[in-house]
Amino acid sequence: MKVFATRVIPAAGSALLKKAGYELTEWDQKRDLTTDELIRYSSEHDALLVAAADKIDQHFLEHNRHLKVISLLSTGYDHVDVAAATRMKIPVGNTQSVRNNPTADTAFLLMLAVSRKAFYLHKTIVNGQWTFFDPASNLGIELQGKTLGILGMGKIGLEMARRCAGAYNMRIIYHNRGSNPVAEKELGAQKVAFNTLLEQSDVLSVHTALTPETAGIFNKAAFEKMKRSAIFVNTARGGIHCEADLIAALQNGVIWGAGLDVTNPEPMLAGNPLLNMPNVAVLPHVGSATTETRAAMSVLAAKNIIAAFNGERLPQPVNPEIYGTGQ
Ligand SMILES: NC(=O)C1=CN([C@@H]2O[C@H](COP(=O)(O)OP(=O)(O)OC[C@H]3O[C@@H](n4cnc5c(N)ncnc54)[C@H](OP(=O)(O)O)[C@@H]3O)[C@@H](O)[C@H]2O)C=CC1
Ligand SMILES: O=CC(=O)O
Repeated sequence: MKVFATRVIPAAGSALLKKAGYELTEWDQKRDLTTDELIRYSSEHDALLVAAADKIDQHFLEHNRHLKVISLLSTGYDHVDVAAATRMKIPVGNTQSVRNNPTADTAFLLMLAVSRKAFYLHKTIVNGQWTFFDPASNLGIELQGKTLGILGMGKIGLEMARRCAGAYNMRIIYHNRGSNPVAEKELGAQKVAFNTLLEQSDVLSVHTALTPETAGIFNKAAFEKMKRSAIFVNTARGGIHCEADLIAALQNGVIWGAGLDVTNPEPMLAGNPLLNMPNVAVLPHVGSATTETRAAMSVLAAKNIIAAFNGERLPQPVNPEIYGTGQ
Protein backbone atom coordinates (compact mmCIF):
# COMPACT_ATOMS: atom_id res chain seq x y z
CA MET A 1 0.00 0.00 0.00
CA LYS A 2 1.26 3.45 -0.88
CA VAL A 3 0.65 6.60 1.17
CA PHE A 4 1.22 10.14 -0.07
CA ALA A 5 1.66 12.89 2.56
CA THR A 6 1.49 16.50 1.43
CA ARG A 7 3.86 17.48 4.24
CA VAL A 8 6.85 15.89 5.95
CA ILE A 9 5.13 14.47 9.01
CA PRO A 10 6.64 14.01 12.49
CA ALA A 11 8.72 10.86 12.85
CA ALA A 12 6.28 9.18 15.26
CA GLY A 13 3.62 8.97 12.55
CA SER A 14 5.88 8.09 9.65
CA ALA A 15 7.54 5.34 11.72
CA LEU A 16 4.13 3.79 12.39
CA LEU A 17 3.25 3.73 8.69
CA LYS A 18 6.60 2.26 7.73
CA LYS A 19 6.39 -0.35 10.50
CA ALA A 20 3.04 -1.41 9.10
CA GLY A 21 4.84 -2.06 5.81
CA TYR A 22 3.46 0.84 3.80
CA GLU A 23 5.42 2.88 1.31
CA LEU A 24 5.32 6.54 2.41
CA THR A 25 6.12 9.44 0.09
CA GLU A 26 6.28 12.88 1.72
CA TRP A 27 6.12 16.16 -0.19
CA ASP A 28 9.20 17.92 1.14
CA GLN A 29 9.03 21.23 -0.71
CA LYS A 30 8.21 24.35 1.30
CA ARG A 31 5.13 25.21 -0.74
CA ASP A 32 1.62 23.85 -1.14
CA LEU A 33 1.00 21.44 -4.00
CA THR A 34 -1.00 22.80 -6.92
CA THR A 35 -4.36 21.14 -7.62
CA ASP A 36 -2.87 19.34 -10.63
CA GLU A 37 0.10 18.09 -8.62
CA LEU A 38 -2.16 16.87 -5.84
CA ILE A 39 -4.35 15.00 -8.32
CA ARG A 40 -1.31 13.49 -10.05
CA TYR A 41 0.42 12.28 -6.88
CA SER A 42 -2.82 11.00 -5.42
CA SER A 43 -3.54 8.95 -8.54
CA GLU A 44 -0.37 6.94 -7.83
CA HIS A 45 -1.19 6.23 -4.16
CA ASP A 46 -3.77 4.38 -2.08
CA ALA A 47 -4.07 6.85 0.79
CA LEU A 48 -3.60 10.54 1.31
CA LEU A 49 -2.39 12.39 4.38
CA VAL A 50 -3.21 16.06 3.90
CA ALA A 51 -2.92 19.42 5.65
CA ALA A 52 -5.59 22.09 6.05
CA ALA A 53 -4.22 24.02 3.05
CA ASP A 54 -4.93 21.12 0.63
CA LYS A 55 -8.30 21.50 -1.03
CA ILE A 56 -10.07 18.17 -1.43
CA ASP A 57 -13.09 19.11 -3.51
CA GLN A 58 -15.48 17.18 -5.72
CA HIS A 59 -13.22 17.69 -8.79
CA PHE A 60 -10.28 16.19 -6.90
CA LEU A 61 -12.34 13.28 -5.59
CA GLU A 62 -13.74 12.45 -9.02
CA HIS A 63 -10.16 11.94 -10.20
CA ASN A 64 -9.31 9.85 -7.14
CA ARG A 65 -12.21 7.52 -6.44
CA HIS A 66 -9.69 4.73 -5.84
CA LEU A 67 -8.44 6.29 -2.57
CA LYS A 68 -8.92 3.99 0.40
CA VAL A 69 -8.77 6.85 2.91
CA ILE A 70 -8.12 10.56 3.25
CA SER A 71 -6.40 11.27 6.53
CA LEU A 72 -6.36 14.89 7.68
CA LEU A 73 -3.57 16.32 9.77
CA SER A 74 -6.14 18.83 11.05
CA THR A 75 -9.29 18.91 13.14
CA GLY A 76 -11.11 21.28 10.80
CA TYR A 77 -12.40 19.75 7.58
CA ASP A 78 -13.79 22.81 5.85
CA HIS A 79 -11.23 22.20 3.06
CA VAL A 80 -12.77 18.80 2.26
CA ASP A 81 -16.00 18.05 0.41
CA VAL A 82 -16.98 15.44 2.99
CA ALA A 83 -20.41 14.86 1.42
CA ALA A 84 -18.77 13.93 -1.91
CA ALA A 85 -16.25 11.64 -0.17
CA THR A 86 -19.14 9.96 1.63
CA ARG A 87 -21.03 9.43 -1.63
CA MET A 88 -17.87 7.81 -3.03
CA LYS A 89 -17.52 5.73 0.16
CA ILE A 90 -14.08 7.17 0.89
CA PRO A 91 -13.45 7.37 4.65
CA VAL A 92 -12.12 10.69 5.92
CA GLY A 93 -10.35 10.88 9.29
CA ASN A 94 -9.14 13.87 11.30
CA THR A 95 -7.00 14.55 14.37
CA GLN A 96 -9.63 16.04 16.64
CA SER A 97 -9.14 15.23 20.35
CA VAL A 98 -5.35 15.48 20.47
CA ARG A 99 -5.19 19.23 19.86
CA ASN A 100 -7.66 20.71 22.32
CA ASN A 101 -5.15 21.86 24.94
CA PRO A 102 -2.54 23.56 22.74
CA THR A 103 -5.21 25.33 20.69
CA ALA A 104 -6.95 26.57 23.84
CA ASP A 105 -3.53 27.67 25.12
CA THR A 106 -3.10 29.67 21.92
CA ALA A 107 -6.48 31.38 22.36
CA PHE A 108 -5.60 32.19 25.98
CA LEU A 109 -2.18 33.48 24.97
CA LEU A 110 -3.71 35.75 22.32
CA MET A 111 -6.33 37.07 24.75
CA LEU A 112 -3.68 37.92 27.33
CA ALA A 113 -1.23 39.31 24.77
CA VAL A 114 -3.90 41.64 23.36
CA SER A 115 -5.10 42.72 26.81
CA ARG A 116 -1.53 43.93 27.57
CA LYS A 117 -0.51 44.92 23.99
CA ALA A 118 2.39 42.46 24.35
CA PHE A 119 3.24 41.87 20.68
CA TYR A 120 3.20 45.60 19.92
CA LEU A 121 5.26 46.54 22.97
CA HIS A 122 7.86 43.92 22.11
CA LYS A 123 8.13 45.56 18.69
CA THR A 124 8.67 49.01 20.24
CA ILE A 125 11.70 47.68 22.13
CA VAL A 126 13.07 46.05 18.99
CA ASN A 127 12.66 49.45 17.28
CA GLY A 128 14.53 51.30 20.06
CA GLN A 129 11.42 53.12 21.31
CA TRP A 130 11.74 52.18 25.02
CA THR A 131 13.20 55.47 26.19
CA PHE A 132 11.62 56.38 29.54
CA PHE A 133 8.89 55.37 32.03
CA ASP A 134 5.56 57.06 31.36
CA PRO A 135 2.86 56.02 33.86
CA ALA A 136 0.13 56.99 31.41
CA SER A 137 1.27 54.99 28.40
CA ASN A 138 1.35 51.34 27.34
CA LEU A 139 -1.80 50.66 29.34
CA GLY A 140 -3.65 47.39 28.94
CA ILE A 141 -6.87 46.09 30.44
CA GLU A 142 -7.37 43.50 33.18
CA LEU A 143 -9.33 40.29 32.75
CA GLN A 144 -10.21 39.43 36.34
CA GLY A 145 -13.96 38.81 36.72
CA LYS A 146 -14.75 39.83 33.13
CA THR A 147 -17.14 37.97 30.83
CA LEU A 148 -15.80 35.43 28.34
CA GLY A 149 -18.07 34.66 25.40
CA ILE A 150 -17.43 31.50 23.41
CA LEU A 151 -18.86 30.96 19.95
CA GLY A 152 -18.69 27.16 19.59
CA MET A 153 -18.48 25.58 23.04
CA GLY A 154 -17.05 22.26 21.85
CA LYS A 155 -13.79 20.57 22.80
CA ILE A 156 -11.46 23.54 22.35
CA GLY A 157 -14.00 26.13 23.50
CA LEU A 158 -14.44 24.20 26.75
CA GLU A 159 -10.69 24.15 27.37
CA MET A 160 -10.49 27.90 26.75
CA ALA A 161 -13.41 28.47 29.13
CA ARG A 162 -11.74 26.30 31.80
CA ARG A 163 -8.55 28.36 31.53
CA CYS A 164 -10.36 31.68 31.78
CA ALA A 165 -12.60 30.59 34.66
CA GLY A 166 -9.61 29.16 36.54
CA ALA A 167 -7.16 31.99 35.94
CA TYR A 168 -9.44 35.03 36.12
CA ASN A 169 -12.71 33.81 37.59
CA MET A 170 -14.36 34.95 34.37
CA ARG A 171 -18.10 34.56 33.87
CA ILE A 172 -18.69 32.24 30.92
CA ILE A 173 -21.41 32.66 28.30
CA TYR A 174 -21.59 30.77 25.01
CA HIS A 175 -23.56 30.30 21.85
CA ASN A 176 -23.97 26.94 20.11
CA ARG A 177 -26.80 25.42 18.10
CA GLY A 178 -27.17 22.74 20.78
CA SER A 179 -25.89 23.05 24.31
CA ASN A 180 -22.86 21.97 26.30
CA PRO A 181 -23.96 20.41 29.60
CA VAL A 182 -20.36 19.90 30.81
CA ALA A 183 -19.58 23.61 30.50
CA GLU A 184 -22.86 24.49 32.17
CA LYS A 185 -22.37 22.09 35.09
CA GLU A 186 -18.64 22.51 35.63
CA LEU A 187 -18.25 26.22 34.94
CA GLY A 188 -21.75 27.58 35.34
CA ALA A 189 -21.59 28.59 31.66
CA GLN A 190 -24.77 30.11 30.34
CA LYS A 191 -26.04 29.53 26.81
CA VAL A 192 -27.18 32.80 25.20
CA ALA A 193 -28.41 34.07 21.83
CA PHE A 194 -25.72 35.16 19.38
CA ASN A 195 -26.65 38.83 19.79
CA THR A 196 -26.38 38.54 23.58
CA LEU A 197 -22.96 36.96 23.15
CA LEU A 198 -21.90 39.96 21.08
CA GLU A 199 -23.36 42.50 23.50
CA GLN A 200 -22.12 41.01 26.80
CA SER A 201 -18.67 39.57 26.07
CA ASP A 202 -15.55 41.37 27.26
CA VAL A 203 -13.55 38.72 25.44
CA LEU A 204 -15.22 36.88 22.56
CA SER A 205 -13.35 33.75 21.51
CA VAL A 206 -14.31 31.83 18.37
CA HIS A 207 -14.17 28.01 18.43
CA THR A 208 -16.73 26.89 15.91
CA ALA A 209 -16.00 25.16 12.61
CA LEU A 210 -16.06 27.18 9.40
CA THR A 211 -19.36 26.27 7.74
CA PRO A 212 -21.76 28.11 5.41
CA GLU A 213 -23.57 29.20 8.60
CA THR A 214 -20.50 30.66 10.33
CA ALA A 215 -18.62 32.06 7.29
CA GLY A 216 -18.27 35.83 7.72
CA ILE A 217 -20.51 35.84 10.80
CA PHE A 218 -18.22 38.44 12.40
CA ASN A 219 -18.96 41.30 10.04
CA LYS A 220 -19.53 45.05 10.46
CA ALA A 221 -22.97 44.54 12.02
CA ALA A 222 -21.62 42.00 14.52
CA PHE A 223 -18.64 44.12 15.57
CA GLU A 224 -20.95 47.11 16.05
CA LYS A 225 -22.98 45.13 18.59
CA MET A 226 -19.87 44.35 20.66
CA LYS A 227 -18.54 46.44 23.56
CA ARG A 228 -16.05 49.15 22.64
CA SER A 229 -13.74 47.55 25.22
CA ALA A 230 -14.09 44.03 23.76
CA ILE A 231 -11.29 41.73 22.66
CA PHE A 232 -12.04 39.46 19.70
CA VAL A 233 -10.05 36.19 19.51
CA ASN A 234 -10.18 33.76 16.60
CA THR A 235 -8.24 30.50 16.63
CA ALA A 236 -10.83 28.61 14.55
CA ARG A 237 -10.78 29.72 10.91
CA GLY A 238 -10.05 33.08 9.25
CA GLY A 239 -13.15 32.82 7.09
CA ILE A 240 -15.37 33.25 10.18
CA HIS A 241 -14.52 36.95 10.42
CA CYS A 242 -14.58 39.48 7.64
CA GLU A 243 -11.08 40.95 7.68
CA ALA A 244 -11.96 44.32 6.15
CA ASP A 245 -14.73 44.80 8.73
CA LEU A 246 -12.39 43.76 11.56
CA ILE A 247 -9.75 46.25 10.43
CA ALA A 248 -12.35 49.02 10.24
CA ALA A 249 -13.75 48.10 13.67
CA LEU A 250 -10.28 48.32 15.23
CA GLN A 251 -9.34 51.52 13.41
CA ASN A 252 -12.60 53.21 14.45
CA GLY A 253 -12.54 52.04 18.07
CA VAL A 254 -15.66 49.92 17.60
CA ILE A 255 -13.89 47.13 19.50
CA TRP A 256 -10.72 47.35 21.60
CA GLY A 257 -8.47 44.61 20.24
CA ALA A 258 -8.07 41.34 18.38
CA GLY A 259 -5.98 38.19 18.62
CA LEU A 260 -5.80 35.96 15.57
CA ASP A 261 -4.21 32.57 14.97
CA VAL A 262 -6.11 32.24 11.71
CA THR A 263 -6.50 34.67 8.84
CA ASN A 264 -8.06 34.80 5.43
CA PRO A 265 -6.08 34.35 3.29
CA GLU A 266 -3.29 32.35 4.87
CA PRO A 267 -0.47 33.16 4.92
CA MET A 268 -1.26 36.78 5.85
CA LEU A 269 0.74 39.24 3.74
CA ALA A 270 3.46 41.20 5.56
CA GLY A 271 1.92 44.63 4.82
CA ASN A 272 -1.44 43.83 6.43
CA PRO A 273 -2.59 46.81 8.56
CA LEU A 274 -3.49 44.46 11.43
CA LEU A 275 0.22 43.85 11.97
CA ASN A 276 0.84 47.48 12.91
CA MET A 277 -2.00 47.95 15.37
CA PRO A 278 -1.05 48.17 19.07
CA ASN A 279 -4.03 46.15 20.28
CA VAL A 280 -3.63 43.29 17.84
CA ALA A 281 -1.69 40.03 18.08
CA VAL A 282 -1.39 37.71 15.10
CA LEU A 283 0.14 34.25 14.97
CA PRO A 284 0.77 32.16 11.83
CA HIS A 285 -1.82 29.40 12.49
CA VAL A 286 0.14 27.60 15.19
CA GLY A 287 -2.71 26.46 17.45
CA SER A 288 -1.44 22.90 17.64
CA ALA A 289 2.24 23.63 17.11
CA THR A 290 3.90 21.87 20.02
CA THR A 291 6.30 18.99 19.68
CA GLU A 292 4.02 16.74 21.73
CA THR A 293 0.82 17.54 19.87
CA ARG A 294 2.30 17.41 16.38
CA ALA A 295 3.69 13.94 17.22
CA ALA A 296 0.30 12.84 18.58
CA MET A 297 -1.44 14.20 15.47
CA SER A 298 0.88 12.29 13.15
CA VAL A 299 0.26 9.11 15.11
CA LEU A 300 -3.52 9.55 14.97
CA ALA A 301 -3.36 10.38 11.25
CA ALA A 302 -1.29 7.22 10.69
CA LYS A 303 -3.72 5.14 12.75
CA ASN A 304 -6.61 6.41 10.63
CA ILE A 305 -4.77 5.14 7.54
CA ILE A 306 -3.83 1.79 9.06
CA ALA A 307 -7.43 1.18 10.16
CA ALA A 308 -8.73 1.95 6.67
CA PHE A 309 -6.22 -0.39 5.03
CA ASN A 310 -7.34 -3.11 7.46
CA GLY A 311 -10.98 -2.50 6.53
CA GLU A 312 -11.70 -1.21 10.04
CA ARG A 313 -13.56 1.89 11.28
CA LEU A 314 -11.17 4.85 11.61
CA PRO A 315 -10.30 5.80 15.21
CA GLN A 316 -11.28 9.41 14.43
CA PRO A 317 -13.78 9.38 11.55
CA VAL A 318 -15.26 12.52 10.01
CA ASN A 319 -17.86 10.63 7.98
CA PRO A 320 -18.79 7.62 10.16
CA GLU A 321 -22.05 7.30 8.20
CA ILE A 322 -20.15 5.38 5.50
CA TYR A 323 -20.06 2.43 7.90
CA GLY A 324 -23.83 2.26 8.24
CA THR A 325 -24.85 0.72 11.53
CA GLY A 326 -22.59 -2.33 11.19
CA GLN A 327 -19.31 -0.88 12.54
N1 LIG B 1 -5.83 27.16 15.20
C1 LIG B 1 -5.62 25.87 15.10
O1 LIG B 1 -4.50 25.41 14.90
C2 LIG B 1 -6.77 24.93 15.26
C3 LIG B 1 -8.02 25.30 14.88
N2 LIG B 1 -9.07 24.42 15.02
C4 LIG B 1 -10.41 24.90 14.63
O2 LIG B 1 -11.23 24.84 15.78
C5 LIG B 1 -12.52 24.36 15.41
C6 LIG B 1 -13.21 23.76 16.62
O3 LIG B 1 -12.57 22.57 17.00
P1 LIG B 1 -13.20 21.63 18.14
O4 LIG B 1 -13.43 22.40 19.37
O5 LIG B 1 -12.36 20.43 18.19
O6 LIG B 1 -14.61 21.31 17.48
P2 LIG B 1 -15.95 20.84 18.20
O7 LIG B 1 -16.77 20.19 17.13
O8 LIG B 1 -15.66 20.08 19.44
O9 LIG B 1 -16.64 22.22 18.61
C7 LIG B 1 -17.21 23.07 17.71
C8 LIG B 1 -18.40 23.70 18.37
O10 LIG B 1 -18.99 24.65 17.48
C9 LIG B 1 -20.41 24.59 17.64
N3 LIG B 1 -21.04 25.04 16.39
C10 LIG B 1 -21.00 24.45 15.18
N4 LIG B 1 -21.71 25.18 14.29
C11 LIG B 1 -22.16 26.25 14.97
C12 LIG B 1 -22.93 27.37 14.60
N5 LIG B 1 -23.41 27.52 13.37
N6 LIG B 1 -23.22 28.30 15.55
C13 LIG B 1 -22.76 28.15 16.81
N7 LIG B 1 -22.01 27.11 17.21
C14 LIG B 1 -21.72 26.17 16.30
C15 LIG B 1 -20.71 23.14 17.93
O11 LIG B 1 -21.86 22.99 18.74
P3 LIG B 1 -23.33 22.76 18.11
O12 LIG B 1 -23.19 21.60 17.17
O13 LIG B 1 -24.18 22.51 19.30
O14 LIG B 1 -23.67 24.03 17.42
C16 LIG B 1 -19.48 22.70 18.72
O15 LIG B 1 -19.74 22.78 20.10
C17 LIG B 1 -12.21 23.38 14.27
O16 LIG B 1 -13.32 23.22 13.42
C18 LIG B 1 -11.05 24.02 13.57
O17 LIG B 1 -11.52 24.86 12.53
C19 LIG B 1 -8.90 23.18 15.55
C20 LIG B 1 -7.66 22.76 15.95
C21 LIG B 1 -6.47 23.58 15.82
O1 LIG C 1 -6.32 24.37 12.14
C1 LIG C 1 -6.05 23.29 12.49
C2 LIG C 1 -6.98 22.23 12.67
O2 LIG C 1 -6.61 21.23 13.27
O3 LIG C 1 -8.13 22.34 12.24
